[in-house]
Amino acid sequence: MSTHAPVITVDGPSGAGKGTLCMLLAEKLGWKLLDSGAIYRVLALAALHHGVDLESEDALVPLAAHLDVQFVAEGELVKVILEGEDVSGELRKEETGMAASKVAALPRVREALLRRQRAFSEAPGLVADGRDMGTVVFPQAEVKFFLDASAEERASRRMKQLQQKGLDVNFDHLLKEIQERDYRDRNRAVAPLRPAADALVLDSTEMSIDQVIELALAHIETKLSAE
Ligand SMILES: Nc1ncnc2c1ncn2[C@@H]1O[C@H](COP(=O)(O)OP(=O)(O)O)[C@@H](O)[C@H]1O
Ligand SMILES: Nc1ccn([C@@H]2O[C@H](COP(=O)(O)OP(=O)(O)O)[C@@H](O)[C@H]2O)c(=O)n1
Repeated sequence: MSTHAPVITVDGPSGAGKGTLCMLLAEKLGWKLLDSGAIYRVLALAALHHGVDLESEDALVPLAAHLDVQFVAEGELVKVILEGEDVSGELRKEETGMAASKVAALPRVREALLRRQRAFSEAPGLVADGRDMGTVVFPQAEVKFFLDASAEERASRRMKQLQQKGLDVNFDHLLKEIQERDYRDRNRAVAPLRPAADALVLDSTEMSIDQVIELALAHIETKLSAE
């Protein structure tokens, strides 16, 4: 019997709705979920906690290879434990995303995290959320999406999301940070953010979450039934 498990990849820039779509798809299909961005965020936090320079590839590679992290499901939420400490709150801060995009630009750091990400692929299937899921980590994936939206719309979504968590945020500052992160992610030498050749590109700027899910489910059905 084949042990091959199908994979759905969702790549795209910050605030496009990847996490929302992936969580709903994983729930609906009963598949595993990989939030690869969380791994880069945890690595950035580990570097900050240990006083490691975010640009020092030599120091970051061993940290990435031995990253002591656990993702613990608690109802609908996932608690992230780094070296025994709950870092779930710190993880989603915009400054952590910014630090993550710095460590993520380093080729040997990405290499050191590849196996850890691929290990998430198991039966009955995996939904993988990130920047290079369809291009590098799971190039053989059965279904690939590239979810996009205008930078203004993404910043506005992120602002509402952070405000709901009681955080005080400034729209212009957030937009600038998102644009800076996008630029770094799209222009790095290794695994830059771009749609895989066989990805369905969805621009959700004018779409509701329900519309995105409906389109995604229809595409998944077409692709998986053609297998
Ligand atoms: N199509 C959409 N329309 C409006 N809001 C959305 C849409 N998709 C996602 N959101 C909201 O935008 C915020 C960011 O979405 P998220 O899934 O975290 O994005 P990403 O994982 O791509 O960074 C969340 O609060 C989410 O509820
Ligand atoms: N597969 C991935 C996932 C994230 N990342 C990096 O990690 C950062 C944080 O990713 P994230 O998915 O948690 O960020 P959001 O889209 O949630 O804002 C990104 O800006 C990328 O620089 C990456 O390089 N490759």
